[in-house]
Amino acid sequence: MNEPPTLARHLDGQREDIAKVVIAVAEVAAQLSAAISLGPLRGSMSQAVGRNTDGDRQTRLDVLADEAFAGALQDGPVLWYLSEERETVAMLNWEGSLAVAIDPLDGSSNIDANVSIGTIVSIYDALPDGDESFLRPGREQAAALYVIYGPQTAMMLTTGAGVSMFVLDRAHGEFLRAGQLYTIPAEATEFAINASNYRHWAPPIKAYIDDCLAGTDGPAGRNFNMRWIASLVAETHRILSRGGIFLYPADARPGYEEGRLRLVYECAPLAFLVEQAGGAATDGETRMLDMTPRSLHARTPFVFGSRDKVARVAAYHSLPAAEIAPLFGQRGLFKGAAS
Ligand SMILES: O=P(O)(O)OC[C@H]1O[C@](O)(COP(=O)(O)O)[C@@H](O)[C@@H]1O
Ligand SMILES: [Mg+2]
Ligand SMILES: [Mg+2]
Repeated sequence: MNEPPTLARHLDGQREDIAKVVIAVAEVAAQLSAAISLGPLRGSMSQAVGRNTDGDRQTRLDVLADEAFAGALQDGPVLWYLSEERETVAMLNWEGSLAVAIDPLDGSSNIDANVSIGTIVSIYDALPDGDESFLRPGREQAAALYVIYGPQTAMMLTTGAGVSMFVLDRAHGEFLRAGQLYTIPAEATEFAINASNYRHWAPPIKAYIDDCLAGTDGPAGRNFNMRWIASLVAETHRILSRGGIFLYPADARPGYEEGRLRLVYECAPLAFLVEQAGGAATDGETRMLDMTPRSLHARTPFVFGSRDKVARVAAYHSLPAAEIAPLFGQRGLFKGAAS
């Protein structure tokens, strides 16, 4: 049997600066994966050590991961580095050509429960100004990736020509390409949302979820299954593997007017991957990759997954008020249009 190509071999012939960053990220991810897999044997990694600029709780693992990635990228072609764990943009190498935004550890509150967590990375060509390098639409990204630390540690990577998957071979400490390009299945009946916030949602989101819950008794005309891992990378990986839809909408709780997730280093890179896998990503209505962040740590509502489902959520936003009233079966416009 032919050996699958290593990540380094896969990147041969691609832009050298991007390849260097991806390989440096992979090396840190392999080390993090080893530390994460030891769990409590390494001491409590979910221990709170402070709060980041947004007031989110920072765990020991968040800080450790941020320092490890920044340290590894220091010697590479990265001019600007923005992290969830840092207030401002850092200059790493003044001769560098790239700007890297990172969520070093996503879903870190799940670590003690032994649930999959991840790292998300967005790569742009650097502009002369640090902030300006990130305050631009996600469609200008040169590459994006995430690493999932789960039963397998795997990296999903796009440089704008589809999505490839690499799985960490722990015995050799190397990421190997697994299979061909990834495509999100169009047909799926799973939705993911934190339903405990139902009462805080706007009417179009309530109506969409009501219709999923109504199953064959409602206008969707089919039954759905619900998932919520509370780990964005793990939700993305499930959707890339078997389709469905994820929603983290804005809601009426103080501080959630723009949802919870961060545009620059969570939503933009994941939207790039999702589109490259044939799916769609929006803030509910507008294409995520066309959105320009207002600030480095800006939040945004986030809806992504199989294309038809994402389009359907957008359509619910333009229904007349009477159509999204909380009465099952009223949405005549959608009757019989399964997606
Ligand atoms: O607890 P909630 O509101 O359901 O939020 C869960 C979301 O928050 C996150 O954990 C945010 O990421 P961080 O752990 O990087 O802050 C996502 O992974 C997840 O989708
Ligand atoms: Mg996160
Ligand atoms: Mg994080």
